[in-house]
Amino acid sequence: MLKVITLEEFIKLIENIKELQELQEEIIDIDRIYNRVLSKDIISPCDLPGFNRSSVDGYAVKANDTYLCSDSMPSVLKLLGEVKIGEIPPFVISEGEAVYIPTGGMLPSGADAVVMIEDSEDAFNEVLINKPVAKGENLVMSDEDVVKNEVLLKKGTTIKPHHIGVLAGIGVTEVCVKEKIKIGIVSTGDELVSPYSSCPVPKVRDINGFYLKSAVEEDGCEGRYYGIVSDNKEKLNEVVKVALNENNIVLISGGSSAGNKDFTIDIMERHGKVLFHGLAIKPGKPTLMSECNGKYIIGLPGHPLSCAVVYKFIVKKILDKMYGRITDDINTEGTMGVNYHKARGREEYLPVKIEEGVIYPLYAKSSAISVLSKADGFIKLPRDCEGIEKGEKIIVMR
Ligand SMILES: Nc1nc2c(c(=O)[nH]1)N[C@H]1C(S)=C(S)[C@@H](COP(=O)(O)OP(=O)(O)OC[C@H]3O[C@@H](n4cnc5c(N)ncnc54)[C@H](O)[C@@H]3O)O[C@H]1N2
Ligand code: MOO
Repeated sequence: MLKVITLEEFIKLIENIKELQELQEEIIDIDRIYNRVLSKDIISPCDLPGFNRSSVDGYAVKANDTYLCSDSMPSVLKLLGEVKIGEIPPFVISEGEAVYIPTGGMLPSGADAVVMIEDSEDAFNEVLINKPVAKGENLVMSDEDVVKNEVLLKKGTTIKPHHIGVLAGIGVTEVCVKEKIKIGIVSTGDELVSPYSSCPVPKVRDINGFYLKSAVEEDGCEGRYYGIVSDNKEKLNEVVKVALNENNIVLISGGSSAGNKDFTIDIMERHGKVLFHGLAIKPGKPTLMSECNGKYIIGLPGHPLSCAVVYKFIVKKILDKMYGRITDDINTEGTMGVNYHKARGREEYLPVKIEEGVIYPLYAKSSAISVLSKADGFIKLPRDCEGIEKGEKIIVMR
């Protein structure tokens, strides 16, 4: 019999994970930083863009010189020359003067606005301005994008392309990130064969090993696949021993429940302390976890949908905790399209499809996998809830 713990108890348990294992820090170049987790805040060493610049092609002027001008009564300004992009303009604009400026060009001193080229007429050594501009119009100010010493990115941020763009913009090319969590992945079962080999009935191709390796990589970890291990306690023990030695975490899928060939619990007992065996979630009840000198073994159910749900809603929480990651869940709210009944006792994660804001459950057994490609996300039904009615609003977790 499994001694099942609730999700709340699980969350309390992983609160201590930081003390159990401290990840090292690495300095990484920004061209290799995608998906890594920052271990220090990024403070901007400079303003951005760092100089006042024009946001249009036109004429840099003193705004006061364009006051009340119009098509019928243009302001006539003396043209001093042209600002070259990427160069400091050698002009100082005085009353009654203007210079041509391209988009992105540096505003010459004395000027405080730019007139768009469409609102002017070029007239040999002079320019006619047909429309007034206000001070600051058509300009990007020196610290408008980033202010020097601003905390731009917080420790715990997972680096995405927009963060890399910001770092490039402020010239920070090396940053401190958390060492990648290394995760060993083991698939167990006499019935399993590689997706690369033939699969005579009633063998089964290894789905979980491939799912888990890509899932951990998507979450910024290094996934190492240790292959398929038959239902042999000693062989499994050997592979887990090696994987534990080489990684921070070992994920074993299959053999998690209590059948006569379910050895994960025995292996865990050999290698450390079992933290729990059984979680009050559906699917995923036989999930188990142990700790061994600051490393973890997590046993996931063999059923592919259960394995994926446990990864997404349980293992990921552990990884986020270890990384100290700032999480920003992408959730959508929708309205239930049908009544859905559930038994009390386990928190349920139900794959759903969303059609124009209406949510429809995808009825799939834990043994399924294709449902994940059809689902838009999951809804979570609390432990004591007995279902959800058509028309009720609920959050879909992506
Ligand atoms: N008497 C009971 N039987 C079962 C219970 C129970 O409470 N009492 N729980 C069921 C639940 S719920 C789940 S989930 C599964 C968990 O089983 P295991 O983790 O022990 O997994 P296996 O028995 O090894 O495999 C289950 C199923 O999944 C297939 N499988 C396994 N690994 C993979 C893989 N890498 N890729 C694709 N498919 C895989 C395997 O062939 C089995 O069909 O136990 C229930 N039983
Ligand atoms: O717990 Mo099993 O994972 O419900 O199918």
